[in-house]
Amino acid sequence: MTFANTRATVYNDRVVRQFAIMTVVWGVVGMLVGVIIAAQLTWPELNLGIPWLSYGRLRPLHTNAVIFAFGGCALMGTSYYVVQRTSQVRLFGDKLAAFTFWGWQVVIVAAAISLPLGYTSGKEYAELEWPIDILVALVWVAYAVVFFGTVGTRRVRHIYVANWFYGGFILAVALLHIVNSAELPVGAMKSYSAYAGVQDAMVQWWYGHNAVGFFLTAGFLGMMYYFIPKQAERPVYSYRLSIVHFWALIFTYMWAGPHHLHYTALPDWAQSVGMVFSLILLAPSWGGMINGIMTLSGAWHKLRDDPILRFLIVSLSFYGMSTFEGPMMSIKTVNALSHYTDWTVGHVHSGALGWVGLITMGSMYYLIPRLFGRKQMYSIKAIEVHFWVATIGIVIYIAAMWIAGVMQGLMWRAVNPDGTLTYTFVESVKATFPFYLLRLLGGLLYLGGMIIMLWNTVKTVTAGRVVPVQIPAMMAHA
Ligand code: HEM
Ligand code: HEM
Ligand SMILES: [Cu+2]
Repeated sequence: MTFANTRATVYNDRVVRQFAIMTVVWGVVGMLVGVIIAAQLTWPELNLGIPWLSYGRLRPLHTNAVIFAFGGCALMGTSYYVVQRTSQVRLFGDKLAAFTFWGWQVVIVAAAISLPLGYTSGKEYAELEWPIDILVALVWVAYAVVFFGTVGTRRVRHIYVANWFYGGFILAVALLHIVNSAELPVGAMKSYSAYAGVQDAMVQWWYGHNAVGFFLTAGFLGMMYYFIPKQAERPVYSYRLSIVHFWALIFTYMWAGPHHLHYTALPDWAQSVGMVFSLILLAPSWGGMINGIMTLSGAWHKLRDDPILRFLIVSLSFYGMSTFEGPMMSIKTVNALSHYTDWTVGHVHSGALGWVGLITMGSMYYLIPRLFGRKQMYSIKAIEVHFWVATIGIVIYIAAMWIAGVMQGLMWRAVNPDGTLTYTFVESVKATFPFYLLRLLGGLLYLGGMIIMLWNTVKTVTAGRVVPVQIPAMMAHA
C-alpha cells in the first residue's frame, strides 16, 4: 500500500543531479585554469602584468577548483546517490541536503573571487581565508548530518563498504579542516595561523597529506566500491578484503604526513616515522586496487566494448602507479632528488588525472543517464573518444614531468671537481622548456576530453526526462 511518489517513497535525486552537473562544469573550469598556468610556466609573458591573472594567484585557483569544486561535487553527489541506494531510504533532510549543495557552490565562487584578488592564508590546499573557512565547516557539518542521518535511518541492516569509505572521508576531512584552519583573524580577510614554526609546518602537512588520503583517495574508493561492481555487474571480488582495506588504509595514512618535510627542521625521528608509514601504505593501497580490478574476474571481455568500465579500471591502474611511486618518493634518499622538482608534479597528476579524474568520469557516465531518465549517455562513441584523449593526455603529461624532474634533480646536484656547481638554476629552467610544452599538450588533450564530456552531458540532459525513482519495497531478508 504505497502512495506513488509521495516524498518518502522516492529517492532524493534532485541534489545528486545538481552535484553531477556541477562536477562536469567545475571540471572544465578547473582544468582550463590548469592549462592556463601550464602555458604561463612555458611562456611567462602570459602573466600579462596583471596581478589577478598572475601565476601565483591562478595556481591555488586551479588546485582549489579541481580538488574541492570538481572533486568535491563528485564526492558529495555520488555519496548521496550511493548512500540512498545501499540504505534503501530517502536522503535524510531535504532542506539540509539543498543547503550542502548551495553552500558548497557559494564556497567555490568565494574561492574563485578571493584567490585571484590575492587573499590567501598561505597554506597549500587550505588557502581560503577565515570567513570562507567557517562556511566550509558549516557546510561540512551539514553534509555529515545528511550522510550519517541517512545511514542511521537505513532499512537494511548491513552498512555497505562504500559507505564506510565515504563516512571515513567525511569525518577525517572535518577533523583536518578544523585543526589546520585554527587561526587568529586580524581583519576581514586576513588571519594568522594558531601554530608557529615547525609545528605549523607539521600540522599543515598532516593536513595536506591526509587531504590526499581522505579527500582524493578514501572518498573515491567509496566510488570504486559502488560503481565498479555496478558497471561490471559482478560482486566485489573479496568483501573481507574490502574491510581490511578500509581499516588498514585509514590507520596508515594518518602517520605518513612528514614525508612532505624531509630534510627540514622537523626532527629526524618524525621524518623517519613518515617514511616508514609511507612504505607500509603501499600494502593497503595495492590491496584496494587489486580488489577493484579483480572484481572484473570472469568479466574481462566487458572491457573490450564498455568504455565506462575502461575509465573505471584504468583509473585503478593509475592509482596503483601513483601509490607505488609515492612510497618510493618518501624514501629520504629518493626524496633528496625528487623534492622541489617536477617529478612531484608528475606524481600529483598521475594520481589526480589518472585516478581521481578517470574514476569520476566513469562514475558520472554511469550516473548521469540514470539521473535523467535515460538508459545511457547520448553518445557512447563520445565516451570512447574521451577515454582515449584523456589517457593519452595523462601519459604525455606525466612522462614529460618525470623526465623533467629527474633532469632538474640531477642538474641541481651536479658539481665540478673543484666543488662548484656545474649548472646555474636558470640553465635547468631553460632545459625544462620542451617538457613544459609537452605538459601543455597533455593538459590540452585532457581538457579536450572534459569538454567532450560536457557536450555529451548537455545532450543527455536535454534529451532526458526526470523520473522519480521509487524506493524498493522492503526486502524479506533485509
Ligand atoms: C601510498 C600512497 C602515496 C604516498 C606514500 C605518497 C607520497 C608522496 C610523497 C613522498 C610526495 C612528495 C613530497 C615532497 O617531496 O614534497 C607526495 C606528493 C604529493 N602527492 Fe603523493 N603519495 C601517495 C599517493 C598519492 C595519490 C594517490 C595522490 C593523488 C590522488 C597523491 C597526491 C600528492 C600530492 C597532491 C602531492 C604534492 C603535495 C605538495 O607538495 O603540494 N599522492 N606524495
Ligand atoms: C587539464 C588538466 C590539468 C593541467 C594542465 C594541470 C596543470 C597544472 C600545473 C601547471 C600545475 C602547477 C605545477 C607547478 O607548480 O609547477 C598544477 C598543480 C596542481 N594540480 Fe593540476 N592540472 C590539471 C588537472 C588537475 C586535476 C584534475 C587535479 C586534481 C584532481 C589537479 C591537481 C593539482 C594539484 C594538487 C597541484 C599542486 C601540485 C603540487 O603542489 O605539487 N590538476 N596543475
Ligand atoms: Cu603525502
